[in-house]
Amino acid sequence: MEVVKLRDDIYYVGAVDWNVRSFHGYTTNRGATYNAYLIIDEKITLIDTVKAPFAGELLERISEIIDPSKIDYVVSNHVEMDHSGAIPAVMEVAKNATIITSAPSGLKGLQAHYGDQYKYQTVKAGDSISLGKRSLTFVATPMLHWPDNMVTYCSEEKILFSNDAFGQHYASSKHFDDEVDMCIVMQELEKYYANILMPYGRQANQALDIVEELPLEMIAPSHGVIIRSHIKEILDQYRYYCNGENERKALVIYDSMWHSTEKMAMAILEGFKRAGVECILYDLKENHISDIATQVLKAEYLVVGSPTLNANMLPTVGAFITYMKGLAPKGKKGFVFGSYGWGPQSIALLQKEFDALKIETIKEPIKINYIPTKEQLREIEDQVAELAL
Ligand SMILES: Cc1cc2nc3c(=O)[nH]c(=O)nc-3n(C[C@H](O)[C@H](O)[C@H](O)COP(=O)(O)O)c2cc1C
Repeated sequence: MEVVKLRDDIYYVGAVDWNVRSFHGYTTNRGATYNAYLIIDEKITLIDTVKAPFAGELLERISEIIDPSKIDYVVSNHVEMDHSGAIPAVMEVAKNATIITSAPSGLKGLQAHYGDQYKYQTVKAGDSISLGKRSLTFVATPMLHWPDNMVTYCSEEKILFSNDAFGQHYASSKHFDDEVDMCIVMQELEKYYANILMPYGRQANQALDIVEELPLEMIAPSHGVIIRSHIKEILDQYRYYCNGENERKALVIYDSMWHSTEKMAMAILEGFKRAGVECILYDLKENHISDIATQVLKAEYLVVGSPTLNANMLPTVGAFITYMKGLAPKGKKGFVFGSYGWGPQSIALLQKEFDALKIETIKEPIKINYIPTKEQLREIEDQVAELAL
């Protein structure tokens, strides 16, 4: 097996999940990696593990470097199973290892997943442990994106083992940012932030304040490539996301049974175009909510439409709204629309959800009884084109 070195005595020992296309419901069109890192020092230390089915790959990679039974510390930066799933397999071999985790949430989480059978050592923000020539310092990053999250900094090597922060779901045979297409890395970084970290912009900003002060030569996340040549770009991009800045862009998101709501969506799109605003149209039958979420991160305008089905909105639109309620995008403006037959309940329900999402309403809802006429479509287009955008 290929041995991937970050530095002398520091190795990548993770696993590549080439074929995963749904990661707890998030579409991973480029696969994923579960990164773990091995530090050989007086204390042999494994930083994070991998998803359980990949435990064999992890142990094989470690075995290329050292006998895994010699591991002294397993640092668990985050309890979620894509990082901790192989802890039982590692501990089965490394019987004397101590698991280092955050207090109290990391410990509680690991006990809830794996019981009390292991030796745990808890650490708090700012605590350090010595490995011999090197030391590890722990930086608490609560709610990025679970309460237990922390990142681990090695000051002697200027490496930040950042766990989910700065991650990208991107399977590659290469392991460093300067060996792959950075456009892809940035796209996947954005999708990851949008779908996993969007609700936690405030906490991400606080964490960035700390991370930006650290002398850094490498950011080694738990997903995707290791950043060594684009550190400033990645940090700046994260700052941009956490500040919730919007671009002059509109998303028209809808579903439609018999195309009436779709015709309205097209007219709205034309209106935005005439107003000089970039606009993207998403039929929820054809587009995954995790892909739309990536665009929601930076779009100023959200416009959502649904016809009425049995006094409700279409389930696809309901699912999108539910997802948005969790991600809680900030500072958005927009309006709702849809076609109906005898009672426009979907539109009233959508407006209620927009209010709950604190999306600033810039226009009264647009409702059309059954099929919109050419004149009605022209009027919708004109109304949108004339909005003060
Ligand atoms: C199964 C079904 C249930 C419907 N339920 C309602 C309803 O409860 N209230 C209503 O006003 N219209 C209802 N409609 C009518 C649609 O809302 C109407 O046909 C609308 O124009 C469809 O828009 P679309 O072409 O965008 O799908 C229903 C239509 C279908 C097919």
